[in-house]
Amino acid sequence: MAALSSSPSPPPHCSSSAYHYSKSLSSIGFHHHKGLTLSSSSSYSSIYTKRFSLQSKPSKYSNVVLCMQDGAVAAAVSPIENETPFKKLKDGLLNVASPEEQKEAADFDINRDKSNVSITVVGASGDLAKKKIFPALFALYYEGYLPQHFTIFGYARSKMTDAELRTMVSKTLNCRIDKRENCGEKMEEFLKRCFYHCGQYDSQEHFGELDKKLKEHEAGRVSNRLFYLSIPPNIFINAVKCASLSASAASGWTRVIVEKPFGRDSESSAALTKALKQYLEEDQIFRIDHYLGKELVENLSVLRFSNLIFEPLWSRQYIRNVQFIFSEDFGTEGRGGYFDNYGIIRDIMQNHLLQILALFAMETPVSLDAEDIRNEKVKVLRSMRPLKLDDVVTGQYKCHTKGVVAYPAYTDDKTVPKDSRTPTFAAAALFIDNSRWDGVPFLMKAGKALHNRRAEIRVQFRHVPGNLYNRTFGTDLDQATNELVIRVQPDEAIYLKINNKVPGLGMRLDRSYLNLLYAARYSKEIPDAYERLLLDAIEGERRLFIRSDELDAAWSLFTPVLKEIEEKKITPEYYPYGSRGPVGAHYLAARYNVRWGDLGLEQ
Ligand SMILES: NC(=O)C1=CN([C@@H]2O[C@H](COP(=O)(O)OP(=O)(O)OC[C@H]3O[C@@H](n4cnc5c(N)ncnc54)[C@H](OP(=O)(O)O)[C@@H]3O)[C@@H](O)[C@H]2O)C=CC1
Ligand SMILES: O=C1O[C@H](COP(=O)(O)O)[C@@H](O)[C@H](O)[C@H]1O
Repeated sequence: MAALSSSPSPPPHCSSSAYHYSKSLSSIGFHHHKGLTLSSSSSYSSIYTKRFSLQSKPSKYSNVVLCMQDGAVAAAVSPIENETPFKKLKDGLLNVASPEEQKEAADFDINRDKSNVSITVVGASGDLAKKKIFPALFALYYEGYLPQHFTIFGYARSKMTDAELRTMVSKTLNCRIDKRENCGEKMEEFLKRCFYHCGQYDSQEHFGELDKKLKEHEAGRVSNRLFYLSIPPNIFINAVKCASLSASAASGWTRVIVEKPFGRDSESSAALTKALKQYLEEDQIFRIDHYLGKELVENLSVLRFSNLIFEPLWSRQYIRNVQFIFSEDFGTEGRGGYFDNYGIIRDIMQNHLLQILALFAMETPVSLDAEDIRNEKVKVLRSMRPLKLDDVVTGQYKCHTKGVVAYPAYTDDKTVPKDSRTPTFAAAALFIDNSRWDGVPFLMKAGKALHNRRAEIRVQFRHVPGNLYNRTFGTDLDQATNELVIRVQPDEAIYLKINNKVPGLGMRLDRSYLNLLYAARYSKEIPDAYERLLLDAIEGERRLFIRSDELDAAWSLFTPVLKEIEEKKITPEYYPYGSRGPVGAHYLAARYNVRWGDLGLEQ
């Protein structure tokens, strides 16, 4: 019996395609599975991986591998260590797949060589495409996650040849520090699969030309098409119209990833959804919020629902407040034109921070299925009180000189009006009116041009009632409560502040950290959020994308206060570039008896 592993050459029982898949599976811990052995006498034509597929089975089996033999499923295994979801099938092999899943896997096996995925990056000449989308696609290719037949097209108005697109893309590619093997070769192979088509976003004719080119590459195979709208929002609808009418897949699926912002308020968001739905079904629309693809945000549910010690504490009974903090140590540099129309509340709070809050506060979903998770998130959002103006503080950065360096004010940006009141900083206190969270302040703080770059969740626990050690804490009991910190970036970490006795003969208490620092615990580099989300969109996994009712609920919370801020022309509090932001944020927190957790000097 030979164990399926990530050994350097294909094990005898695997065809090269099977090996290709098993190799990529090693990255999710598959090779650690002690229970899996495949008979060396069997030959497996392919290995089919489906994430979160076995809904009829215990939902913990998040990754399932179906080993195909002679067009039928020969084995199904979960890569979760120490779990054995196998049933005996034949050849000493084990199986848990339902008949439908076996059929799906068999179809997959039959169609593997007959289908093609074409990914069109609309707005390929832009900042996001260069910075994130092409590098993420390359990383997926490098790791073996893209299907055998795939083509990438850049689409934009800028005049470019295929060679010029490749040169542009090549400048942005890099291999992970731990994966430098054959990097140059892989880049070459990847770039050969990248092409460019120059066209207008509102021209059906130009999208029709793209369609012809895509068909040539698809070469008669089933065509699945993914369009990534990496363009300013005012041209989303035209681009969707033209792509859907002139370049939809003839035989396979067509999906569209839509970048934020999804509107400016409830009305414009509803209008955008309505317009998109003229051309697409809801299940073709993938509204991306890249914070949902971040490793520590993904881990939030794992932390809550797979550790007995957290979930019982996850309520108003033990939690005093929760803080969601986003800060960047640079301004809107280069994006002032976009930003001025939106501001920090729309740019960060209404989407990234609110999405994290919903995952943090939701009830246990029925399963890990996308709809079950999104149902729970919507319930939380709908239980929240619309934000009041009194519970919001806004700020805008002003110029600041530090030594010989002069940092600009927000309004120094040429694309920003000199009298702009757009907030580049905001702090807010939100409340969830349900039985779990009644009365617990959920504080948000987001800002640009602050003293550091950081995104984190801070959970401050209540005091220990009748604490025996009151006197040995010193004077500041506030500082002595437990705090759980989930640092989303940079230096991903989860740490818990606890009280500890200082070693020695006396009795003195001290704050210490139980610290899970990812870089120390895991040698693998963490994938970029866009990699996870692009892969999910290709696989049709919707869990990390925003459903239209979630979006409506999110806008309902923020729209009234955004309107009031604009109508009343509220002047933001000015803060120096590189500072900790306006002091108003502290007054707001103090009103709810909260102290921001990111004030102290800690790791
Ligand atoms: N950049 C970022 O970090 C992030 C961006 N986003 C969102 O992603 C999308 C793309 O962002 P980004 O790449 O920064 O955008 P860009 O401003 O770089 O625009 C992308 C491309 O769209 C075309 N374009 C720009 N302005 C117009 C216009 N007025 N009319 C028609 N075409 C235009 C240009 O291509 P050409 O002229 O060649 O046609 C440009 O290269 C946006 O929706 C943005 O909000 C979301 C999160 C982060
Ligand atoms: O969506 C956005 O996110 C970025 C921050 O993303 P990160 O992954 O680098 O943390 C932010 O700079 C931008 O303003 C906003 O539109």
